[in-house]
Amino acid sequence: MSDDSRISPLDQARILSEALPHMQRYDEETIVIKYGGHAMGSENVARQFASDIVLLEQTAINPVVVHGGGPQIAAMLQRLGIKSEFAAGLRITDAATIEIVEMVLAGSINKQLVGYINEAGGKAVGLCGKDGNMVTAAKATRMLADPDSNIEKVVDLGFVGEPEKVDLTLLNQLIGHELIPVLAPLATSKGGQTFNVNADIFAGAVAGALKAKRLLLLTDVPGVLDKSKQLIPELSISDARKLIADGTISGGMIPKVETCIYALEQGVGGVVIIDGKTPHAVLLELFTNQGTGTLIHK
Ligand SMILES: Nc1ncnc2c1ncn2[C@@H]1O[C@H](COP(=O)(O)OP(=O)(O)O)[C@@H](O)[C@H]1O
Ligand SMILES: CC(=O)N[C@@H](CCC(=O)OP(=O)(O)O)C(=O)O
Repeated sequence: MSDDSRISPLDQARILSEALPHMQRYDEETIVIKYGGHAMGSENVARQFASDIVLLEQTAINPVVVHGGGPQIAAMLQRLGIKSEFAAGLRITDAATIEIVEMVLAGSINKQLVGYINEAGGKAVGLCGKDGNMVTAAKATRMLADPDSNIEKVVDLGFVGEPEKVDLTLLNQLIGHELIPVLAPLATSKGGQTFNVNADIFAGAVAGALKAKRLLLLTDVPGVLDKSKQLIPELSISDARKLIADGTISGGMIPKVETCIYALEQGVGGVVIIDGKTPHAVLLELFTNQGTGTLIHK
């Protein structure tokens, strides 16, 4: 039984009609949607997400999907007996790990999502940042306090990249032509080395370069939570920085919030962190007045 069978035809018509001003606001606009590895846990949710993306395309919005895959990479590394550690929310990536990261992200996850979107009636094109030299990255480093001495030290993250340049030539061939780009967060260095890029950071770089109207980050929590685990519906850039500094925002939420700040500074119209496990999270966010997650603003 579909969800719609429980509402009357008149209510269905009313719901569609109420979505009209939202559809008009986003007409011909580019919206970047980052779909996190945790959010894509169940096949049902992933298929519903895919069908929502096709609906966006049908309403003359230009969706660009960036996917993650952290938990799926972790599962494969564990099967192969390769240990993995994180620093500041980023996976320390050695030579053996980058091979697995590329296989999981650009191979299985990317093609699965492309398949779901195409089965829902879309025309998805699966790529990664290496295709068409789309995303060039430099080696990423982070300063972290040594737990014993509390002195900040540079952590070598291995083959982890920080996007430096986004070349839009390839994306511009797809956007506005009924094709839906689905991007895996891998990049190349100037010297041709493959880099693992955190998917939030990758999505922010792409959204910034495209001057997207909106950036939606779909994760597995309702949004940014405060110290008592309550949702923070709105957060200014300066308050967000304070929450990172005092440890309220930690782990994988750090690159997410930093990405929101970066995207706003690059001119992206609006950025939000929402729960990707909520049914139709994308449609709720874009086509209703009911914002569900954390909106980050200037
Ligand atoms: N203040 C916070 N609010 C919400 N989540 C937080 C916060 N601090 C840390 N987190 C963690 O960040 C996680 C989301 O990041 P991540 O695991 O990388 O998700 P994704 O796979 O969607 O990118 C949450 O599941 C939560 O464990
Ligand atoms: C450098 C780095 O941390 N890269 C990430 C890329 C995948 C990702 O970001 O996936 P989620 O969005 O599901 O977390 C990783 O290796 O897990």
